[in-house]
Amino acid sequence: MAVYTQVDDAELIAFLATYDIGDLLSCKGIAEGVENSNYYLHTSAGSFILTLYEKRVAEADLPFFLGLMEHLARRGVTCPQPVRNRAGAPLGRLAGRPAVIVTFLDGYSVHHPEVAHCAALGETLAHLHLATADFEGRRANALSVDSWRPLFAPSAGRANEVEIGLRETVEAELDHLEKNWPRNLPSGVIHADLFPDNAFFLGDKMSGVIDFYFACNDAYAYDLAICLNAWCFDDAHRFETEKGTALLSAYRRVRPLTAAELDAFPTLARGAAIRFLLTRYVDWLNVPKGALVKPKDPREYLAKLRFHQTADGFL
Ligand SMILES: Nc1ncnc2c1ncn2[C@@H]1O[C@H](COP(=O)(O)OP(=O)(O)OP(=O)(O)O)[C@@H](O)[C@H]1O
Ligand SMILES: N[C@@H](CCO)C(=O)O
Repeated sequence: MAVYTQVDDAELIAFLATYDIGDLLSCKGIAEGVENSNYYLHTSAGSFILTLYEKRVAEADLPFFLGLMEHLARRGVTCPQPVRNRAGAPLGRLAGRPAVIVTFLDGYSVHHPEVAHCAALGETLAHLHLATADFEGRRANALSVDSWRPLFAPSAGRANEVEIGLRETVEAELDHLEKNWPRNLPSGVIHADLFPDNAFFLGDKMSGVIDFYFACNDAYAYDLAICLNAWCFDDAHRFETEKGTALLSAYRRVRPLTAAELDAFPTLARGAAIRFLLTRYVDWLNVPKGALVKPKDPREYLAKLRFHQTADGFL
């Protein structure tokens, strides 16, 4: 369960009194997620999500994330909307952390996406990219190629605790990616973490997108590569071609890929694999005392990286 920060009842009631969303009926910690502390909030006015921002979210970036969610909703991409307090501000403080209440989104995430889900995702991702073209906020990707080596270096000496040979694999891959990373691809605001748990469905239809707290300006095709890795492998971490093809075809019907994006795609897929391998690796070794969280396995992304290192024309 991702609850790093416990909220005291009296403090929560006082916090809620600064909003116009009725009285507290219940507040329960949420079992999913690894990044922030999330609570289901039920008040006499309805259902909401309360998020307390933790480790990787810089408070200065919150106006970008919250503004993006409002912008996307205006452009027809369904996502949670920040609730403003009586003073008109979307951002408050609770239990010593920046805190936001957002609207509750109906739908469920699929743990084992099928081909149809991958196609629906591709279409939604392309719409999301087009919808952000006129969003004025900007945020550099703090987890792109230049950040990977400094992220790994402090704990590189412990890599054998996760898998023998991991350190050598990561360092050789970083050498490769730093030399070959594509720099001038079509770019704009990307979600950057659109895993199955951040996509909601009602039947085969995608009903909404959540968790914009890694959104940033970067190559659109990198976002697609992140999704390919997260959606198109089976439980044994084997690539599933039909799902990959469905994802890319559906995306390309809405936003065609350029020749440069197609050429760069294998490199982007390797980068997308190492980015999640590294954050999972760091989290695996550093679970905060008392936190209710189940860290995600970095070896899943090592397997996906190895696939991309050897795959030749996999789509
Ligand atoms: N607006 C919402 N409406 C309904 N449920 C939500 C909403 N926001 C979050 N949830 C629920 O809370 C869970 C955790 O939220 P979220 O993915 O934002 O947390 P996180 O710690 O940032 O996760 P991640 O590990 O994906 O980064 C989601 O999987 C979902 O079940
Ligand atoms: N989606 C990420 C965790 C949240 O950022 C992962 O699976 O590693």
